[in-house]
Amino acid sequence: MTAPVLEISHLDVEYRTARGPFRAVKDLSFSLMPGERFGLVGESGSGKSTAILALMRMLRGGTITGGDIRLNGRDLKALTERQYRELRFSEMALVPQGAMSSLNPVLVIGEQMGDIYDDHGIRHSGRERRRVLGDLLKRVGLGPEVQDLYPHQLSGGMKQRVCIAMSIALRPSLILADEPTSALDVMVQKQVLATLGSVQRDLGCAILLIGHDMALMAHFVNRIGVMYRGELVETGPVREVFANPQHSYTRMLINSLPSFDSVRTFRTSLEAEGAAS
Ligand SMILES: Nc1ncnc2c1ncn2[C@@H]1O[C@H](COP(=O)(O)OP(=O)(O)OP(=O)(O)O)[C@@H](O)[C@H]1O
Repeated sequence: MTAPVLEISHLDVEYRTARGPFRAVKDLSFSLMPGERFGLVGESGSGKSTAILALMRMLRGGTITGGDIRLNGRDLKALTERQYRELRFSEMALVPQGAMSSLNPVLVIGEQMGDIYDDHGIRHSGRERRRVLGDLLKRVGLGPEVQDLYPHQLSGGMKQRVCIAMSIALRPSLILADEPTSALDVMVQKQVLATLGSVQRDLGCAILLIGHDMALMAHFVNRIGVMYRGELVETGPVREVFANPQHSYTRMLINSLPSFDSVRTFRTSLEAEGAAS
């Protein structure tokens, strides 16, 4: 039997606040199989980003207070900082929320992408590095000249594509994507998600996508989990969750889809992609 890429069991995360500890993630459990697309959806503040940052060990002011995280069978809580640095990008990579703030404004894109290889001890000659980076950029629909540009010279969609290219540089088995398209307009959102989907298919990696847009999520994932106030209140194949939502918050999310168009587009995309089959 195939083993899961990611197994989260009973994860609890707390932030220290002036009013005492605040439990942002409560008893979260789910797993992802190789190549699977899982979406965590929920309103702002429901704990989605906290869960992803806990996985990446990038929490600011927060601590994992309980539970287990296993990546490819390995207990992540037991890893040293150094082991974690090695694992980021090579086994698990994050496409962050808002590429604007994650790219360094004073470095050209090629240098930032190249840092990933340098940090993992992978050496290339100058010419080889340009070719490797050019290939990566091509996979996300960008030209090799983007290597020589600064982030401010790129559109929002291009920056997000650069972040996707960086996430696949070392061919991880899991990509975590934190609302990767939230700052983009609708057409660009769809194109960027399509790019994320195609690189994920090429790599055969699993993907954990988080967001608050139920319709957009339904286009992309096989399974969906609904978070509400730090808890996973419902999970299942997309089609089942939409057809027969169990939790009142899930029903509210579905009912608040902006228009008939969203529902129709969602259905059409399911038919076309067999997403929930
Ligand atoms: N550094 C922090 N210190 C204290 N509380 C925090 C901190 N970061 C997040 N929180 C709180 O934890 C809860 C979960 O936040 P989180 O950002 O994980 O939610 P989210 O579902 O990802 O929301 P969004 O979609 O807005 O990113 C919120 O109540 C938030 O105010």
